[in-house]
Amino acid sequence: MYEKITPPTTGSKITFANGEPIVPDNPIIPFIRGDGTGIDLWPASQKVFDAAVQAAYGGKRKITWFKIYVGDEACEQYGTYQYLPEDSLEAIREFGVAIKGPLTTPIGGGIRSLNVALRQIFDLYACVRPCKYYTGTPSPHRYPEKLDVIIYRENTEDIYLGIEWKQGSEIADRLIKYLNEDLIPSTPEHGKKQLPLDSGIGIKPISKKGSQRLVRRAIQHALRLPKNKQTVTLVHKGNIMKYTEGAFRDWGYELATTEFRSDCVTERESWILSNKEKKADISIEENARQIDPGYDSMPPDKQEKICAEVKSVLDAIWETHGNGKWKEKVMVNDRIADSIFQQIQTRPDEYSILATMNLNGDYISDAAAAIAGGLGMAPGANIGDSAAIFEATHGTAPKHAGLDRVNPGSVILSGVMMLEYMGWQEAADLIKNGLAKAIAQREVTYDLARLMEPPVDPPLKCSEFADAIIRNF
Ligand SMILES: NC(=O)C1=CN([C@@H]2O[C@H](COP(=O)(O)OP(=O)(O)OC[C@H]3O[C@@H](n4cnc5c(N)ncnc54)[C@H](OP(=O)(O)O)[C@@H]3O)[C@@H](O)[C@H]2O)C=CC1
Ligand SMILES: O=C(O)CCC(=O)C(=O)O
Ligand SMILES: [Mg+2]
Repeated sequence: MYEKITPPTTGSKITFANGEPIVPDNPIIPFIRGDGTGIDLWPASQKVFDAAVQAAYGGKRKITWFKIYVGDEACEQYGTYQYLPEDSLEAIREFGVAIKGPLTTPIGGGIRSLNVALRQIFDLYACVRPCKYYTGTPSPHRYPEKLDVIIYRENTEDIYLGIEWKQGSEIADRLIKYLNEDLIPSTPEHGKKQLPLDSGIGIKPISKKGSQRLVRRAIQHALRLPKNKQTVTLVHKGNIMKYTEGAFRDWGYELATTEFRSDCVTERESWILSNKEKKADISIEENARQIDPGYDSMPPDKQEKICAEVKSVLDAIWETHGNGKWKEKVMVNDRIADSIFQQIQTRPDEYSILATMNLNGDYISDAAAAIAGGLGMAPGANIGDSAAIFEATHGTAPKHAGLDRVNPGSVILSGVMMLEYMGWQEAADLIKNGLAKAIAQREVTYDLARLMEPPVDPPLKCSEFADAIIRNF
C-alpha cells in the first residue's frame, strides 16, 4: 500500500529466481532522479534509454518508468527529514530492479548515506563498476586503452557499514576503556598497545559469508569473459589487517579452490604446476624453493609447510590442471591494495576483475575511472539476489547542478548495465555504439572537451550529448 505514489497501471514486475532476474517485455522500473546534478542527468539518460529500446525492439519491448522519491525530492514530497520514505522502499521491493541518480551525504554529523542505506536494506552485496576506455576519450594516461577492469566491491560490510561512535560519547569512552583494560591486555599479540582516550571509534566487520558471496559473483562473471580476461584479483590490505582484509583473501581462495575447483587455478598453484611441467622429475623441495625465493633462510617448520603445500597441490590437481590445462582456467591471484593503485597505472592490461572490500572498492573505482575518462564516464550496479539498483560511480557534483552541463555518460552506461542485466543486449549495444561514435566525432560534454587536443569549444550540454548518442545509434 503506497501513501503518495501510484504504480503505473500498465507494465509488469521483474521477478527473481536463483538470484537472477526474470524480465517481462514491459517491465515497470522505479527510478530516483537524484540530488544535485541528478536534475540534469536523469532526463537526458531516460531519453536515451527509451530511444534505444524503441529502436531495438520497435515497440515489442518497453520500459514503463515509475518515479519514486529519495533525498531532497523526497523531503519536498513527504516532509522535512523524510529522505527515504517507505513508499520508495516498497516500490523497489515490489519491482526488484531500479535505477538512481546520485544522492547527497553530508560530511560529519547529520544523516548517514542514503546510497549506502539502499545497498544495505536490499542486501545489494555486489557493487560492480566496469572501467573501460572508449576510443577518443581524453585521459591523463598514455595508454588508457590498456585498462579494461571490472571492480567487484563488497557493498554491505567493512568500516563503510557506518557503525561508529563519536569521540567523547559515552559509548566510545566505555568501548575504549573495555579495549584498553580488558581485551587488548588479554591478547598477547597486541603487546602493550593502547587506544588514545580521545578517539572516535569505527568498526570494521568482514564476514566469511559476505566475502565469499562477493567473490562467487566475481568468479561467475570471469567465467563469462573471453579467456584472456579470466582473472580475478583479490585486492586487500591483509598484511596489516590480518583478520579482516587478510581473511577476505583467504576466504576468496578457499571458495575458488572448493566451489570452483574445476574452473579455477590460483597463481601459486600455477607456479607449482608449471615448475613440474618444465622439469617432470623436479623434487617437492626444489619446487618449494622455486615458489618461495626465501625458502633456504626459513626455519624448518616453515619449509615443511611449503613442501606440504606443493605436495598437496600436485596430488589434488596435477591430473586435472597439469600439463598446461591450468592455462584454460580462471586465474585467481591477490594483490595488496596500495600496490594495485600503481599496478592499474603501470600494468593495467594484467588485470581484469578486481574483487575487494567496501572501502578499497570505493577508492579504487574513482581512481580507475580517472584513467578511463573520468567520473563522467563511470557506471555502476549494485546487485543482490532479489533486487538490483543501478547508479553511477560519482556523486551529486553540487557546483554543476542545474546547469545542463555534466556528462550523462556515467548514468547512461549504468542504464546499459541494467539493460544487459535484463538481457536486452540489442538496446544496450545501440547505446554503447552511439556513445562511442559521438566521442569519436568529438561531440562531448565539458569534462571531456577540456582535455581533448585541441580542446572542444563550445562543449555539448548534458542534454545535447544525449541527443548526440541517439543520433549515432
Ligand atoms: N552514489 C552516490 O550517489 C554518491 C554520492 N556521493 C555524494 O555526492 C556529494 C558530492 O560529492 P563529491 O565529493 O563532490 O564527488 P562527486 O563525484 O559528486 O563530484 C566530484 C567531481 O567529479 C566530477 N564529476 C562528477 N560527476 C560528473 C559528471 N556526471 N560529469 C562530469 N564530471 C563529473 C566533477 O569534477 P570537475 O568539477 O573537476 O569537473 C565533480 O566536481 C557528496 O554528498 C557525496 O557524499 C558521492 C559519491 C557517490
Ligand atoms: O554515499 C555516498 O555519499 C558516497 C558513496 C560513494 O562514494 C560510493 O559508493 O562510491
Ligand atoms: Mg565513491
